[in-house]
Amino acid sequence: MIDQSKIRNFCIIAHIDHGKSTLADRIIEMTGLLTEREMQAQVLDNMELERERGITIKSQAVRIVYKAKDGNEYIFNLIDTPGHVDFNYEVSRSLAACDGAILVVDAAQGIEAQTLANVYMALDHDLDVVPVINKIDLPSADPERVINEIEDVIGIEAQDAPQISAKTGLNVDQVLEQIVNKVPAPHGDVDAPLKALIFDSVYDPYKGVIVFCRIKDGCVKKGTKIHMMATGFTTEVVEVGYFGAGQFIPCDELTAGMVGYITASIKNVRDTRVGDTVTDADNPCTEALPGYKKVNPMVYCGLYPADGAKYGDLRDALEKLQLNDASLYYEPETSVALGFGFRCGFLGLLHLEIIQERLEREYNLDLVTTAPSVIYKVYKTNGEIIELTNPTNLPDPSEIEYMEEPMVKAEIMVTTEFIGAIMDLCQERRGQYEGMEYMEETRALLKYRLPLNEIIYDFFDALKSRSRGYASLDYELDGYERSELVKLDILVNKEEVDALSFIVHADTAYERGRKMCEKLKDEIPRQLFEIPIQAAIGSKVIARETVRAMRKDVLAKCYGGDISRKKKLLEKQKEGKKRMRQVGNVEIPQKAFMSVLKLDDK
Ligand SMILES: Nc1nc2c(ncn2[C@@H]2O[C@H](COP(=O)(O)OP(=O)(O)OP(=O)(O)O)[C@@H](O)[C@H]2O)c(=O)[nH]1
Repeated sequence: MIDQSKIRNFCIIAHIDHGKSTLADRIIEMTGLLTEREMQAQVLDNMELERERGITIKSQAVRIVYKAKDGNEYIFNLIDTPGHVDFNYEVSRSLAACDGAILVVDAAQGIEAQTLANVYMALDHDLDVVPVINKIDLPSADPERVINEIEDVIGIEAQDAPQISAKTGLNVDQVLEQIVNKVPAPHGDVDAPLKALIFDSVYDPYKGVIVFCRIKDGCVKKGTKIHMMATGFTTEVVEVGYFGAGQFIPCDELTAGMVGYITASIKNVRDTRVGDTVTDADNPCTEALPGYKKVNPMVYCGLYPADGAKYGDLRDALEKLQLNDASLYYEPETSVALGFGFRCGFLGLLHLEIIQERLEREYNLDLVTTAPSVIYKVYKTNGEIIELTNPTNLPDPSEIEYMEEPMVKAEIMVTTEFIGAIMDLCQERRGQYEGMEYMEETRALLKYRLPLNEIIYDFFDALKSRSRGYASLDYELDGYERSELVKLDILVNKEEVDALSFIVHADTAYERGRKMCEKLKDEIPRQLFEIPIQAAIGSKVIARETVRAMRKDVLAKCYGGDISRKKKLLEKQKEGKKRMRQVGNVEIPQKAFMSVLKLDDK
């Protein structure tokens, strides 16, 4: 059995791009787990997509052995955490698997919104937070300022924080020593019934679901009959082990204090929800670990194959992705404009984009996506309450008593010169001002309560562009609120395009409708006849644009002569047509369905 006093379970928390993954790599490299040559650019971010986007999506873990200056060998379990608010729940579970957290702060940027959010989450889980100042190699680095900021704003001691460059490796050895000395050792009860926290899981085609867990008490080994306390799933363990670099290394048993994995021929990640407690079915613990929460999708949209014949492929691909991602939801739906597809639910817009990209890249699918929508609550006059995920299913206004929309509490960190611009933005997005705190002289933390549907479209982009990249955002759901909402329909050549309908606040409907029409006018190519584009609420048209008629068709260029040229042109036109959607007698390019989502033009 491994001596718990020689184990350190920790994670690294940071705002996006402050260098979390780089530091993780450096730690792995310095403890000799991998030679530099063996090391892929970034070990912990091992999904191709993650690497390209440079963000951490799925929590991963790695076990390394460190020979400390005190002469002892320590086992480090480094648990990686996702860096984006969409995955906050996963962050929270990863933190719960640790005893300490390394807080990485960029010496040039200082504290950002997610630095704070992550620190508060870590403190909520009673983790000891060890600050580290990164990127001191940058000419603009100002470690002294950042140290003071950490002490003033977060209130933790930071004078002896290692000042490092994760990139060059400078002073990273100090971080390793501080992990030994400042992160507490686990103190589980080995003789108590098994109690383990699931902090992640992946699907493997050979082994089935691989469950990542932190053993709090007791012991688990091959043959143990395990029981998942929240999902009620019971099964027998096939293998236990720990995490090498990018590989799973089997071992005899996992005991209190350890971090490792369990396999048990489980077919679906849904049976192994993150946050659930694993116990021994024959000798169960009395109480589950606290904090389990079922994560529900917050944003829905329709996904359609660009080529209708690929519907089956899309279904298979979604099924496969879902094996690995319990928070992805989908069900079949049909649209008049787009044909057969799926209504899919996501944790947020980034999650949506990631799934969309994986479908396109890993499964070679061409997709049309409809406008993302949040879940509205519709209170009908007959007392029924509907949770609306697709705007086209909105009941007739005469049947609606009132509607409610989801709200979020948002914290925006911004340098003082942009406070005005960001306040304007929040105002336009129907935000309710809830206060402002100055961090130091140059920066402030703005607090707003905002409707979720105002931030899922292009709020991040707008925030970045209006602050020249200096604002950062963190938010969490904050219940539902009654709101004056209407369904905005788009009519192309008098035909309603169901995939373009969306729910919007009555006060912004006119503005949105006008911008949508303008955007569509640019996207829809001229055809032989004039095409009116209208935005309407019910039968009332609130905006209109017109695509003028085109004079000649492509064949006119051929002077009626060469038949093979004519064929070629028709072929070309056909290729183009595949990317078009026929609505009535008008063809709408597929990209029009997406481009209308980005309407902020400042
Ligand atoms: N100059 C300099 N650049 C660094 C240092 N550490 C990291 N970087 C760079 O900063 C960028 C972000 O680093 P990452 O390690 O990917 O950041 P992260 O915090 O893991 O980002 P997420 O995975 O999105 O949370 C990369 O381009 C790194 O090369 C450093 O010490 N000095």
